[in-house]
Amino acid sequence: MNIVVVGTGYVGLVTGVALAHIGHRVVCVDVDEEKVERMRRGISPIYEPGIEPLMKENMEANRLFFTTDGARAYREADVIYIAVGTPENEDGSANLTYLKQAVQDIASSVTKDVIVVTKSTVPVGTNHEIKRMFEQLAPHVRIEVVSNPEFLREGSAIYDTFHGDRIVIGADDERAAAVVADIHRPFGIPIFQTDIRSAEMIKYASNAFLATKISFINEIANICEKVGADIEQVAAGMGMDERIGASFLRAGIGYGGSCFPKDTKALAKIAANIDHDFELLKAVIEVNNKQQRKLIEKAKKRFGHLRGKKIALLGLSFKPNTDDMREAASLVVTRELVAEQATVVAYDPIAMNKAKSVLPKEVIYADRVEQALERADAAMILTEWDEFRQLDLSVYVKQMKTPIVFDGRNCYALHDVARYPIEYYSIGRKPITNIK
Ligand SMILES: NC(=O)C1=CN([C@@H]2O[C@H](COP(=O)(O)OP(=O)(O)OC[C@H]3O[C@@H](n4cnc5c(N)ncnc54)[C@H](O)[C@@H]3O)[C@@H](O)[C@H]2O)C=CC1
Ligand SMILES: O=C(O)[C@H]1O[C@H](OP(=O)(O)OP(=O)(O)OC[C@H]2O[C@@H](n3ccc(=O)[nH]c3=O)[C@H](O)[C@@H]2O)[C@H](O)[C@@H](O)[C@@H]1O
Repeated sequence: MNIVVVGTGYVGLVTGVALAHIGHRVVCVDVDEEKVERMRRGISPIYEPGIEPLMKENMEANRLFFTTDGARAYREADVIYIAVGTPENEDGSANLTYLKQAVQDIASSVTKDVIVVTKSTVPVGTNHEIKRMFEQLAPHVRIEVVSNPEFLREGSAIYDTFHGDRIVIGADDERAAAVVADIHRPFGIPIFQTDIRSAEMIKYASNAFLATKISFINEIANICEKVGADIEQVAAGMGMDERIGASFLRAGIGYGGSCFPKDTKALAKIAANIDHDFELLKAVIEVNNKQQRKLIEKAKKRFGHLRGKKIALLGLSFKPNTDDMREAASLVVTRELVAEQATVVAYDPIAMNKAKSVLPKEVIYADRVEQALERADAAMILTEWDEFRQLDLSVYVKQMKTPIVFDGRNCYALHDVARYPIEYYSIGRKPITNIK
C-alpha cells in the first residue's frame, strides 16, 4: 500500500512518521523546498519531542520519504492523507485555500483510483465539496473521500498518535472506510466509524468542548480570587467526579495555539451561517480574550502604571514543549506591555527564535532565566515550562529588583512560595505578599 501525506506541519509530519513506524510505506509531500530538504537530512522542521529519532529510524528502514514532487507521489498513491493548514479568515471562518489547492494538485495528477483522507480540520460539508471537486476535475478515476480528523496535541504529538483515545473515520463508502481502518489498526486504538458530516463535527465539537472547560475553570478561578477559595483545590475536588473528569481544568491565562482559537471561531461561524447563534461558544471565546490580559490587569492594579517598569517574561510559546507561537498569550501581553511603555525582557527555552519574528520589536531577549530576571521590577510567567516549575524560588529574590511575580500558569505551590520574601500573584488563588 502506497501512502502519501500532503503537508508536513505538526499533523502531516507526525502522521507520516507514525504510519511509517507501524509498517506502511509513506511519502510526505510539501511545497516548501527548504523544509523538504531539511527533512531529507533527518531534521524535523517542528520542535516536537521524540520526532527526529523516529524520522531517522523509518527513513533508514526505507519506509519514509520526503519530496516536493507531488505529481509523481499522487500518481503512485493508493491512499492520500491531506494535512495542509486551514487557518482562520478575517471573519473567523476556516480558510480552505491550501486545502483546495491540494485537491487540485491531486486531481491533476492521479491516474488510478485512490482514497483521499482529510486530516485537516474542515467545516462540516467540506469533504462532500472535495468529493464534488474530484468528480469534476478527475472524472476518469474513482476517488473516495474519507474524513479522519486529528486529535493530537502539540508537544506530545508522538505520544498522542500512539496512545489516542479514538480514531474517527467518517465515510460514505464502506470499502474506503475499511481500507482506512485497516491502515490504522496496528495502533491498537479504538476506531469510531461514522458518516462524514458527523466526523467533521466531532472534531469541532471536541475542541470547542475542551475550550469551554478551560474558560469555565478560568471563570471559577476569577470568582475564587474574590471569595477566598483556591482554584487548585476546587479543580481537584471537581475532577474526582468522573462525569466531569480531572483533565483540562487547569486555570491560567487562557488557551492559545493554532487550533482552539481558530476552531472555536470557525464553529461559531458555522453556526451563524445556518442562523444559529451559538451563545455559549461566543462567551467561551470572550472569556478567553479577557483571561489572556489577566496578568496585565493584576500588574496595573499592583503598580498603578507600568511605564518604565522592567518586566521579565518567562515563557513565550502557547504552551510548554513546543516552539509554536500561534495565538500565544505572549502576543497579547507583550503588545500591552509595550503600549504601557514598560521595558520587556523575555526568555523562553525553545520558542525565542520564532518569537523574535512575531513579537513587538521593542522586546529584549535574554539567554537565561536569571538574565531576564536581573533587576526586574516584576516577572510574569506565561508558559509553564519545567525549567520555571523547577526553578529555585530564591532566584527571584536574588536576581530581581523587587521579587514580584505574576504567575499566569500556577507553577508553584503557595506553601513553597510562602517560605520566600516574594510577592506572588497567581490565578484563582490567594496572593502572597511576603516582601519586607
Ligand atoms: N497543529 C495541531 O496540533 C493540530 C492541527 N490540526 C489541523 O491539521 C491541519 C494542519 O495543521 P498543522 O499541521 O498545524 O499545519 P501547518 O501549517 O503546521 O503545516 C501545513 C503544511 O502544509 C504545507 N502545504 C500547504 N499547501 C500545500 C500543498 N498544496 N501541497 C503540499 N504541502 C502543502 C505547508 O507548506 C506546511 O508545511 C489544520 O487543519 C489544523 O487545524 C488538527 C489537530 C492538531
Ligand atoms: O485541534 C488541535 O490542533 C488540537 O488542539 C488541542 O491541542 P493543542 O492546541 O496542541 O494543546 P492543548 O494541550 O490542548 O492546549 C491548548 C491551550 O489550552 C491551554 N490549557 C490547556 C489545558 C488546561 O487545563 N488549561 C489550559 O489553559 C494550554 O495552555 C494551551 O494554551 C487539543 O488538545 C487537541 O486534541 C487537538 O488535536
